[in-house]
Amino acid sequence: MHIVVLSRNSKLYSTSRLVETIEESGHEATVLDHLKCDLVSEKDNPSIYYRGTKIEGVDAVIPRIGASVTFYGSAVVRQFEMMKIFTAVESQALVRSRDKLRSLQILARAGVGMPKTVFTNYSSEVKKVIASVGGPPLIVKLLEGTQGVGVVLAPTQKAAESIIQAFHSMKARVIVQEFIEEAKGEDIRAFVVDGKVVGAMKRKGKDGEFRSNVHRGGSVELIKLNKQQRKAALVAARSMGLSIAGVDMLQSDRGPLILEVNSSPGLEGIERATQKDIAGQIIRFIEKKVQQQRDNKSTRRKIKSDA
Ligand SMILES: Nc1ncnc2c1ncn2[C@@H]1O[C@H](COP(=O)(O)OP(=O)(O)OP(=O)(O)O)[C@@H](O)[C@H]1O
Ligand SMILES: [Mg+2]
Ligand SMILES: [Mg+2]
Repeated sequence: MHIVVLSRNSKLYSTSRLVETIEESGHEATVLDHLKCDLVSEKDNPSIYYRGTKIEGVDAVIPRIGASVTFYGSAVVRQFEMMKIFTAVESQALVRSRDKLRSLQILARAGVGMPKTVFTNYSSEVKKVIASVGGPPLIVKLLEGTQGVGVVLAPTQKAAESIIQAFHSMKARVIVQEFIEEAKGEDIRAFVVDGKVVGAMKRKGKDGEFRSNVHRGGSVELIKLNKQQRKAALVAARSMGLSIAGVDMLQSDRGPLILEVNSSPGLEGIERATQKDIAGQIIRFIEKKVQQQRDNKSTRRKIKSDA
């Protein structure tokens, strides 16, 4: 098989681990920078050119699309779909996962637990919004934030009002969320591949920090999920349409609460914490799907020739 990893940088841990694993599994690997792809649309013949050369003979694609280039990255993934090439993350699911509000709406419908969250544009009713998530302390989150930047804890009523008003006056879109104090600055990342949790870790913020993001100085440790946590992770990934996902949750007194579902989850933290070959699980999943696609095709061809 020839597997393309869409990534802006082949030196990144996740990208190089995937390439190494693809090659160890006896396949061919190519890293393509999605921003250097030209997408050609014409009747019955969608194609992609990479720095002027037509891309051919690809069996599967693993998208590793950064949050800042979702628009272009998802267009490249969609073009591969148009060319009937299997992609480990569907373009639709990728776009869906990048919108925190849309994700929460989908997860709520799927019956997944989450911190109570309000989205508002209407700044004159700030007091009511604050009351509706149970009053302070509460969390205000930029819809487009990542790596913990734009996640603010408002400890008091006054702080909450002025933070929400400040964001609104900047025309920034925010959600207001119940603060899960009992999580104590820890969150859980469950790594899902093909309907199974293949690894899980606990991330802990550094002292005095409520955000557990590794980019904010947090640390990681291996954990075993309980039944409820495992179920929440699987339902969350499935309802978002993701076969590969990093599901983030907080453990609360009323069970696990999903924060977000990541469609390009990093491999470094989870492989370090679990000492497991997660990249290998991803490649096994792709092998299975590409084989299924081939079997379906040959069955269709046989039915046609028999008819
Ligand atoms: N409602 C909440 N209650 C308590 N802690 C929270 C809450 N929301 C977020 N946090 C903490 O802040 C961290 C960052 O929040 P979140 O994951 O929503 O933001 P992000 O910027 O999208 O981060 P990421 O880089 O993971 O995408 C979480 O990992 C968690 O530790
Ligand atoms: Mg995020
Ligand atoms: Mg997060």
